[in-house]
Amino acid sequence: MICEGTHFDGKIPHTFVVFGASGDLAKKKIYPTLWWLYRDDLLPKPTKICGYARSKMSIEKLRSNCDAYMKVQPGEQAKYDEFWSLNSYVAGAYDGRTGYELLNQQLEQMENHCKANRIFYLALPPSVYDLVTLNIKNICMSRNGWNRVIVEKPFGRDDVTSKALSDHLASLFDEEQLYRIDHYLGKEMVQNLMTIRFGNKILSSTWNRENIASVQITFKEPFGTQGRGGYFDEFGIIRDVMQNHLIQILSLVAMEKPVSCHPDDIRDEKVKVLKSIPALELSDMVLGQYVGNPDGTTEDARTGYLEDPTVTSTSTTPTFAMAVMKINNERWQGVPFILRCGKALNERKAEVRIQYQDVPGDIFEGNTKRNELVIRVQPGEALYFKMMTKSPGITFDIEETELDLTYEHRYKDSYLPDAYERLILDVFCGSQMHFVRSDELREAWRIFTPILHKIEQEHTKPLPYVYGSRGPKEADRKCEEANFRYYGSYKWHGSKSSTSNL
Ligand SMILES: NC(=O)C1=CN([C@@H]2O[C@H](COP(=O)(O)OP(=O)(O)OC[C@H]3O[C@@H](n4cnc5c(N)ncnc54)[C@H](OP(=O)(O)O)[C@@H]3O)[C@@H](O)[C@H]2O)C=CC1
Ligand SMILES: O=C1O[C@H](COP(=O)(O)O)[C@@H](O)[C@H](O)[C@H]1O
Repeated sequence: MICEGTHFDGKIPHTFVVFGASGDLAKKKIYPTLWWLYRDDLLPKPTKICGYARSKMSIEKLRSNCDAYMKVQPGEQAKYDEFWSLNSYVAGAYDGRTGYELLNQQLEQMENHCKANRIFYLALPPSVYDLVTLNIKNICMSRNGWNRVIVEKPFGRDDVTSKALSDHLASLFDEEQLYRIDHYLGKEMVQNLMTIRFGNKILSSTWNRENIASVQITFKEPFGTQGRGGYFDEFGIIRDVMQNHLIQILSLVAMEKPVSCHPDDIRDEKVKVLKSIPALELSDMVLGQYVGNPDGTTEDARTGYLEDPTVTSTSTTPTFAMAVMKINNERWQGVPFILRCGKALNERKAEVRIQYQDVPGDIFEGNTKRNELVIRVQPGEALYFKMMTKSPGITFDIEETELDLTYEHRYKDSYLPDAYERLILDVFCGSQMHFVRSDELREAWRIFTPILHKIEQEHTKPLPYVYGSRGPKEADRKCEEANFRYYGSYKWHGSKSSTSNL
């Protein structure tokens, strides 16, 4: 959805409230995003920002916390000062009414006691969501403008806790006021999935079980918990990445064509495809946990997950997971969807691989390799299609090559905004297209809750893999069983920069 100035409500002031303003997410993502939007004149005018957290802090202190992440360029200093002049901060508790009453007074004062629209961003631990949202509703809502609430994951730990959160939010707000962020939905290539699929006849007509052998959706990170695994240990990689980011990508890859680009038409189709996926079983999965690499060049690389002092030494929390999902509908019956994600692996990468079936009746002495469409989300956005060609020259040999759309070459001068920039702007515009609806969430938890409970109750031991490797070998075997072929023969001759890992 293109965000046009006309989407904003005339000259009505907007107030953006950051709950958890003293925290990590606020300083690393939310304030920088607001600054970049302000710098690029994308925020409606006037917009003011108010932070709220327990710590007593001046604006100068808040600013100095954020400075390192704001990427202020030479020549932008005056505008940067102007940005901070729009900010204020209120210190208060998350329980009790007093802090919220002070906050509301501050907001009214910032809005000159006039009509204003308010956005509330919960950059907070989930343990205080209930209290904070209740107090927003009772004390801090704009009485004559609109109100929108942005919620960060985790949206619960399983189906029951997620439903409790959804029910609580639904008792306070309309679904149209709720913006559940999955920041992967703000990434360029994830947003491009619908265009790739539904804007290209050649792809839309082959996007089915008659042509596609398997689909692989991968997320890899090259670092471990870096001594801060305490939070991760409570959740594990399935909740951290697979149940949200990867399942969102899967639903965009697999859903039927929506009736229109209206957010609810799209989200209806996402829900429908999720409903066709049976709950996962242990036999569908490979779980892993990294161990230190004695030859690692950094402390993090030499430290295994269980050696992280913030992690229980007997933890069975997976840091790697692979799941083979089935979609039982007419388009996809029998096509495995392989989801893989892990920490402390060999590279940073997020991508989708659509692997086509073998060419039937091969006349090239078994040298034909499968076509593969790769949609690289990061690093270095790209879309490439691996195909066979005759080797050039006096020969009739065949070889693998690619049709290559590398963004840094084709769209040299384009600015690709950060995921949060797009998503926060969407909230101002009132577009929920790239936000998670409560029924999507319910279906995602239905698929993952039984397996998560089983793993936790039975303390299923994950397979060890070495920090910096590609993960447990069993995962490759499972991919092969799930009809994904790796030949190891493909050579990429493009520039190094587009494939760099970091
Ligand atoms: N536009 C561009 O910038 C383009 C860049 N390239 C680059 O060229 C390189 C090669 O291309 P790619 O498509 O990856 O082709 P390959 O067919 O060589 O590799 C596919 C993927 O298979 C996985 N793999 C590696 N070893 C094994 C194994 N032993 N068993 C099973 N799977 C294995 C790897 O991913 P994993 O470890 O995740 O399993 C690898 O990325 C990449 O770096 C790619 O980014 C290629 C084309 C265009
Ligand atoms: O949500 C999460 O995502 C990040 C990875 O995000 P990216 O945009 O850098 O790919 C991951 O590190 C984190 O564990 C997870 O909670």
